[in-house]
Order: sequence, then C-alpha cells, then structure tokens
Amino acid sequence: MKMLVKAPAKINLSLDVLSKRSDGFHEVKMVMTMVDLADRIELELVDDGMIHILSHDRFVPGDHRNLAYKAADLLRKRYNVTQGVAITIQKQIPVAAGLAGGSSDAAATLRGLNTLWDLRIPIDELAEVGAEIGSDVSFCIYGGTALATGRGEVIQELPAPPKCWVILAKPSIGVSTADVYHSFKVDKDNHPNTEGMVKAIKEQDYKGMCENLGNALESVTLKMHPEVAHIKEQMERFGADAVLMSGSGPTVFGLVEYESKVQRVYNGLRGFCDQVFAVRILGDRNPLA
Ligand SMILES: C[C@@](CO)(OP(=O)(O)O)[C@H](O)COP(=O)(O)OP(=O)(O)OC[C@H]1O[C@@H](n2ccc(N)nc2=O)[C@H](O)[C@@H]1O
Ligand SMILES: Nc1ncnc2c1ncn2[C@@H]1O[C@H](COP(=O)(O)OP(=O)(O)O)[C@@H](O)[C@H]1O
Repeated sequence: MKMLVKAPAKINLSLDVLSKRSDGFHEVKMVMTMVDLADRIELELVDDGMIHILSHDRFVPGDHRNLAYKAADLLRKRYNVTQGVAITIQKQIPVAAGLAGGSSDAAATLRGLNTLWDLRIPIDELAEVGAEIGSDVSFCIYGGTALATGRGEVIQELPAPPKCWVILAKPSIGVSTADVYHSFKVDKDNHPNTEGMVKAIKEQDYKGMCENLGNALESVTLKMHPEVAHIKEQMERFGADAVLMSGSGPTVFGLVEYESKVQRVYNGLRGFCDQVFAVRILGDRNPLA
C-alpha cells in the first residue's frame, strides 16, 4: 500500500526569543505560517520490518539521521508497530534554510503513517509525538497559521493572514539552527511585536502585517553571513512591501500584495540567488487537523 503526503515549508512572520531555559532551549513567541512550496513524501508499506529512506538530494541524510526516519521509528516504538515502510522524499524545500523542511517531512510522515498503519492517534497527541523530534514539528502537524510558544511546540491556531505573495530567496549557504541560538543573547531592545502581528492577522490588516514583521534571530545570522543583509537590500530595492529573514535563516522572504509586482521582485532576485520561489501563503490547516 502507498500514500503521498505533502510537506509544506513554513516562514516566521514574527519570531521573538524571550529567555534561555535551563534545558538549553529558548523560550520563544512566534507567528508561523505555511507557504505552498512543498516536499513530496511517498510512504510505501514493506514486509521486511525496516524503515528505508530514499532521496536524491545530496544534502538530505539517507539514514536514521533523517527526521522522517526518526518520525517513523518513534511511531513504531511508541505504538508497537511491526510493519516496515519505505519513505521516498522528493525535496523542493531548500535544506538548512530556516523553512523547516526536515520538520515538515517528519510531520508529513507522522500524519501519513497514522493513516497507513491505521493508528487513529488524535491530532493533538500526534503533535506531542512530533515535539519529541524537533521544536517545529508540532506546528507542521497542524499547518495553517499559528502562534507558537514554549520552545515552539505550544500551538494556538490563528486565522489565515491577508492574501499576498511571498518571494523566497535562499543564498547558497546553510545555517545551523543550534549555532544561531547558541550565539544569541537576550537583549531588551530586540523584541519584535508578535502581539502586533497577531492583531494584524486577526484584523486582516496587510499593512499592519508588513509593519510588524520581525525576527530576533536576524541580527545573529546577519553577523555570521553578511550576504543575507545584501539579499534583504535587493528584495527591498526590487519593490517587496516588507522583507524579513525566516527562522534562523538564511532564507529571506518578501511580501508582495499585488501580482503585477511579483515577476519584477522574482526576476530581480534571480540575479543574486540560485534558489528563488514565488509562492502563496497556505491559509488553512492540514486536512486531518
Ligand atoms: C529557528 C526556528 C524558528 O521556527 O526554525 P528554523 O530556523 O530551524 O527553521 C525554530 O525555533 C527551530 O526549531 P527546530 O529546527 O525544530 O529546532 P530543534 O531541532 O528543536 O533544535 C535545534 C537546536 O536549536 C536550539 N533551539 C531550538 C529551539 C528553541 N526554542 N530553542 C533553542 O535553543 C537548541 O540548541 C536545539 O538543540
Ligand atoms: N528530511 C530532511 N530534510 C532536510 N533536512 C533534513 C532532513 N532530515 C534531517 N535533516 C537535517 O536537518 C538539518 C536542518 O534541515 P532543515 O529542516 O531543512 O532546516 P531548518 O531547521 O533550517 O528549517 C539539515 O542540515 C539536514 O542534515
């Protein structure tokens, strides 16, 4: 038996870091939303009782280090499943980009195997299982748009943001999330207005959403990789309405309200980055959520 599951990328419209916790993680307050750039995960039941990972992307681990492998392994152990699965990952989302590609692959694997192995795990429990794999996996289980707190795993649903285009530009460097958090120092002057972002989304206020874009991790990554600042400048120069780095980076995204402007920003960025995408925000939660 086979199943295809989509694993969309996320962007952080607001990312505040409140404090460092005693467990090594940071307390965050973020607004996250899914966009329609997605990996495709094919799950096929196999009789050898093993988990197989197949991917043509050279940056994606083909073994137990893959987050999709971890997802299948955790489900098997937690719910006493003996059946094996072959997981084929067709990557579209750039790797180590601040777009949660690996987390979304893990979440799609959990959702898909929940059906394929007929486990009937309620969605909130599936999100708790996901949190054991990574802080962003819970959000990816639900999809849509959410306010995420705790270390990122406490999810409150938000309505879909006002309609717009998102231009994603990924410079040819990968960024380690752990390195960025490690270099981050909590500073009273570095707190984006996450409440302002929530309000703008609830009121469907596109201008308010643009004004409240903010990411406390941006200054750390910009210091490590000045090319990210350069891409931000180019995105602004070519006419994006508002520009921000996603997550720990290095992907930069620009919001564009009118379709007539999308091609100009997209083409402008193609001159600076190999990986540029013009996508829409995915308003709704995943079908199972
Ligand atoms: C920064 C964000 C924003 O959405 O995304 P990415 O840039 O990774 O996409 C997330 O907070 C990343 O979540 P995720 O990538 O799942 O992180 P995890 O695997 O749980 O953690 C990787 C490492 O990052 C650090 N970490 C992560 C989350 C958190 N709230 N505080 C932390 O300090 C820890 O050092 C941890 O060992
Ligand atoms: N299915 C997967 N897809 C992408 N990367 C994965 C996957 N599984 C494990 N990884 C590892 O996770 C790291 C972070 O990747 P990714 O989730 O794409 O980035 P980010 O945490 O910046 O959103 C990569 O360096 C990669 O080695």
